[in-house]
Amino acid sequence: MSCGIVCTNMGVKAGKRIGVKGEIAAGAKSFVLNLGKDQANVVLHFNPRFDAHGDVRTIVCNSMDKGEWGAEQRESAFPFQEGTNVEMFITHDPSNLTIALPNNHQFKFPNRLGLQVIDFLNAEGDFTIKSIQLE
Ligand SMILES: CCCO[C@@H]1O[C@H](CO)[C@@H](O[C@@H]2O[C@H](CO)[C@H](O)[C@H](OCc3cn(Cc4ccccc4)nn3)[C@H]2O)[C@H](O)[C@H]1NC(C)=O
Repeated sequence: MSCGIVCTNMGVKAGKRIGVKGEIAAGAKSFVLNLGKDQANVVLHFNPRFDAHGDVRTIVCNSMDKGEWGAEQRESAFPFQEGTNVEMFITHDPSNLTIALPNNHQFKFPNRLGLQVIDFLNAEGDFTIKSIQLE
């Protein structure tokens, strides 16, 4: 069950950009942005972990296909601070998603579902979405 905001029917096609602005809670342990078709078909599970599941200050990404998790991918950069506002941008093409983070950090994650249109976004954990831009 999602505890944060849920967006559906977004209709974001390849090449368009999703901008997410929000506030990371003071004392944050972990937050999640899920993007995809729906809750069971997630092309990007983006999970910055300040201190969760044995990970410290590590971004863990994964996908979910028909309810089944894929293989995790961990990123080296962690440009997040508890108790601050942050803006992130996600674009996608048939092969990859590109995630742009603060301090000019950027990384790619494979589009394992081959998703053409991103309709679904939800946020969970120690993050409050303030605005979403579809551009
Ligand atoms: C070494 C054997 C155990 O492996 C561990 O297994 C855990 C359980 O499967 C892995 O943690 C899970 O990793 C998934 C991604 O691969 C997801 O991140 C799972 O969380 C799903 C989730 C919870 N929530 C609610 C939430 C989120 C953030 C804060 C508060 C509530 N939203 N999505 C999260 O529970 C965790 O990443 C994994 N660690 C490793 C190193 O593989």
